[in-house]
Amino acid sequence: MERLPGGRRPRLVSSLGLGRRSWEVTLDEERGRLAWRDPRPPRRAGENCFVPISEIISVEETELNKKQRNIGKWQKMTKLHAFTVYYVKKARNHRWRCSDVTFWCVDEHLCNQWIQALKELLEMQKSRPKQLLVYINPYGGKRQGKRIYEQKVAPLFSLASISTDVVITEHANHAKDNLFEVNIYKYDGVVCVGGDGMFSEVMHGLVGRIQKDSGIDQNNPKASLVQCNIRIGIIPAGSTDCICYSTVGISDPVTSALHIIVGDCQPLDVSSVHHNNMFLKYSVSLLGYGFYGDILKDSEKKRWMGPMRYDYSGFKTFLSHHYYEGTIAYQPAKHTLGSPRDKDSCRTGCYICKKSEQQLAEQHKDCGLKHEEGEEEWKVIKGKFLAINAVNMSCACPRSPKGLSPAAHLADGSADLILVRKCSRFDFLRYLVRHTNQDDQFDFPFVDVYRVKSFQFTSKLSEDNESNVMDIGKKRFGQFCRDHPACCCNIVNSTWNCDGETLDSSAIEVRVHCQLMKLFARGIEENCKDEAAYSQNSAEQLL
Ligand SMILES: Nc1ncnc2c1ncn2[C@@H]1O[C@H](COP(=O)(O)OP(=O)(O)OP(=O)(O)O)[C@@H](O)[C@H]1O
Ligand SMILES: CCCCCCCCCCCCC/C=C/[C@@H](O)[C@H](CO)NC(=O)CCCCC
Ligand SMILES: [Ca+2]
Repeated sequence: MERLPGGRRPRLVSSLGLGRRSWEVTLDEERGRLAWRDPRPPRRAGENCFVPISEIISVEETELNKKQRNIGKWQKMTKLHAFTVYYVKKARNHRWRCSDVTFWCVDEHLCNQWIQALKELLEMQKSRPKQLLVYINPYGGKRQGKRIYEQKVAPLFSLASISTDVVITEHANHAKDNLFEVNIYKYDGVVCVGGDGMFSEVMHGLVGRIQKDSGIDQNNPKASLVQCNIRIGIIPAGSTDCICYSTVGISDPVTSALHIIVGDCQPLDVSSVHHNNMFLKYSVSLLGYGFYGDILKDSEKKRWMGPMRYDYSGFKTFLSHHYYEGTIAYQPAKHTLGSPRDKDSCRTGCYICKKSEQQLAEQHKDCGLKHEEGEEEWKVIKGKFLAINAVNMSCACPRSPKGLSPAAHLADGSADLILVRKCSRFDFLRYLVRHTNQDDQFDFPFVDVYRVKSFQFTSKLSEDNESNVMDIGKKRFGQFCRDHPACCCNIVNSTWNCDGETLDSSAIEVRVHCQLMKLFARGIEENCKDEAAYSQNSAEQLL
C-alpha cells in the first residue's frame, strides 16, 4: 500500500463475503489492525471483530470447498475467490489459540490485492523469527515432548512459514554442547521443548557461547557479561514448567508456539553462581537451599515417577523438617523501584522493568566508567533456616499460581531473597499453604524477604571447617549437633537447587545480571475486557 499525502498510512476498505453475508472489511495500517463489521443497522448486525496485524499468523489464498460454496444461490454460477486469515484468538487464563476467518469475493484482482496487502504488512513485522533451532527432550515431564512438538507446534510453525532445524536430544547436555558447535548466528531464535531443566541447558549453551565468542571469562564473578540477543522459546513439556508459566501466564504448548510466531520479546534477569572464583551455573527461576534443595535431591532418585516425584519428595522433605545453619551476606537492590511486598505484580510492559532497562542502557553508554557495585553496603544475617530461596521471577507454576514471590520482576535486575527461619512444622505448613492461596506468604514472623542484586551464602559447617581445619577430632568423627550434643545427629549441608539442578557446593556467590537474555514471550498480560479475540465490540468503538 502506498503512503497517503502527509505520511498517513492508508486503509483498504472493501465489501467482502464472510459466510453467507457481505461484510465491510478494513485493513487499517495506521491503527495496525484488520477489522470486519456487519454493515446492517445495529439491531440486525452480527459480531464486529478486529485483530491486530501483529497477531495475524498468516494469510493464504483459499479454494472454497463445497460447503463453503453453498453461500447463496447466485454465487453457484460465478467463480469465487477467497483468502483465509489465520490469527491469534485469546481465550481465558492467558491461553492463545489459532483461529481463522475466510473472506470471499467475485473479483480476482480484489482478492489478490487483499492477500498482497496483508502479506506486505506481515513482512514488515521485523521481530518475527524466520529460522529456528529446536531442541526436543524426549524424556522430560511425562515424556510427551516429541509428540507435543510434532502434533501441536510444527504445524503452526509451518503455517507461519518458519523453517526449523530440529535436534532430538540423546543425552543430558546434548543441547548445551551442540550450541557451542553450531553457527548460532544464522538463527532468529532457539526453541526448547521440555521443562525448566531443558531450558536451563539451552540457556547455558547460548549465554555461555556468547561469552566465549566475546572473550568473557565466566569464571570471573565480577565480569560484565554480554547480553544474548538470540531469543529462546519454551514449549512446555516438563514437570514444573515454572519459567514458561511465570513469563506467559500458562503452561500450554500452543500458546507458547504462538508467542514465538508473533515474535514476542521478554528480557529476563539471569543470576550467575560462583564458588571460589569458579563458575558453577546460571539461574533464572529458583536458587533454593534447605527445603527446595532437599526435595530436588530426593526426587532425582525418583525420576521414573515423572512429575509426581515432586509431590512424593515434597511430602517426605516436609516431614523430615530439617533446618540448616549458615550466614548470608547480601547487597540490597537500591536501583529498582519495587519491593517484594508490593501488591502489584510484574505484567506485560511493566514500568519497573522498563526503568531498569533504561538504567542498563545508560550504564552501557558510559561503559568506560567503573560502577561502584563492590563498594556498596553488604548486610549480614546469621541463623538457622528451613529454606533460603532466591528467585529472579515470581516462580509461579501450576502448583503455586502466584509463586514463591508474587511481586518479583522478570527484568528489573534484582532477585527476591526469602529466608524462612527455623519454626514449628505446623507454622511451616501454614507458610507453604499460602503459596497456593491468596494470603500473604511473607506475613509471618519467621519469614523475611529482601530485594537484592547479589548475595553470598556460607553454611555453618563449611565456616567451621574453614576456621578449624586443624581440629582433628571434628575431621575424624564428623560434626555433632550443637543443640543436642548427646544425640549425635550429624549436621549435614543441604544442597542448592538451581532451576531444578543440584549444585555441588553449599558456599556460593550470586550476582543478578539485569536482562542478560531474552525470551519469546511478553510477560503475563493484564486481564483486559477487549482481550477475547477482539470480538463482540461495538462497531462505533472499533472503526
Ligand atoms: N535425551 C535425554 N536423555 C536424558 N536426559 C536428558 C535428555 N535430554 C535432556 N536431558 C536432561 O533432562 C533434564 C530434565 O529435563 P526437563 O527439564 O525437560 O524435564 P523435567 O525435569 O521433567 O521438568 P522440570 O525441569 O520442569 O521439572 C534436563 O536437565 C536435561 O539436561
Ligand atoms: C500443603 C500444600 C503445600 C503445597 C506447597 C506447594 C508449593 C509449590 C511451590 C513450587 C515452587 C516451584 C519453584 C520452581 C522451581 C523450579 O526451578 C524447579 C525446576 O523445575 N522445580 C523444582 O525444584 C520442583 C519443586 C517442587 C516443589 C513441590
Ligand atoms: Ca528479577
